Amino acid sequence: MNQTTLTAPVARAEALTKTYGSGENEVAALRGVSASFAPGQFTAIMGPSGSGKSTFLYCLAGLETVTSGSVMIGDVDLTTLSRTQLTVLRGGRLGFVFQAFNLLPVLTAEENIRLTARMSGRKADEAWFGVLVDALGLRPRLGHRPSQLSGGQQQRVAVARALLTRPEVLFADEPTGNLDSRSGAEVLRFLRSAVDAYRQTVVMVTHDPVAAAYADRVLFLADGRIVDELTGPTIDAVHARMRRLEG
Ligand SMILES: Nc1ncnc2c1ncn2[C@@H]1O[C@H](COP(=O)(O)OP(=O)(O)OP(=O)(O)O)[C@@H](O)[C@H]1O
Repeated sequence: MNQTTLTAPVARAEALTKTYGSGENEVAALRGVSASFAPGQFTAIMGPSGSGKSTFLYCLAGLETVTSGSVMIGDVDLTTLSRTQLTVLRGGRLGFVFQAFNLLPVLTAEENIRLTARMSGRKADEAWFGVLVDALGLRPRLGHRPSQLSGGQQQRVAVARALLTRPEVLFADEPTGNLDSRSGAEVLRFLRSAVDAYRQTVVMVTHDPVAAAYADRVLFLADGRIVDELTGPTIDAVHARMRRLEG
């Protein structure tokens, strides 16, 4: 048993279900998903298209309501919070990175990086800002707007923005999905180093076995359920499990 399994989870889903629509349009996206995320653990979520990966991530991150079950962030059950309480908790304790970067085009890289911290009313930790900007190679680009940045640079700005508030969990939805393999590897290496150096907890949805192999473990979803788990994943092992799932 490694050390992380002895500590309380940072996030936990318990018997999570999510149904979209009703009547004949009803889709059961999650059918009873339970999982724990230990501090400093990097988890990848994989599975065939439509298996519920994004729904799971969004429910865990409080960006999507659940149909039943609970989502604990520390000792707070997100499913019991009001919309306002949820917004406050997300701004302060959770970080997000999306496939499409989601930067504001009129703001510079620096303004984008500072945005979440500013909106949650926090005073940015300037030393930490400097560490992130340097580790992500963004210092020469701070005055540039997103349209003047490459995709990889934009995603690194989004990662810095998400981490500036020192979130308990960083949620990433296909963070390398729009990047070439070199830019993708830079983002993944940085996420890995944030886990190793700062014990950042990361939960990442990906289709890419190469990306999943950066994680400590991979949870595999199929048809709204966790059907498999791999610890210490290698690219080949992830490929093999996915082939099995995709039949
Ligand atoms: N807003 C929605 N309304 C109705 N059905 C939805 C909605 N969002 C997702 N679904 C359905 O829920 C199921 C799970 O979707 P989800 O996007 O979570 O899967 P996924 O594994 O992330 O898929 P992909 O790999 O294609 O992104 C799918 O059948 C999808 O069509």
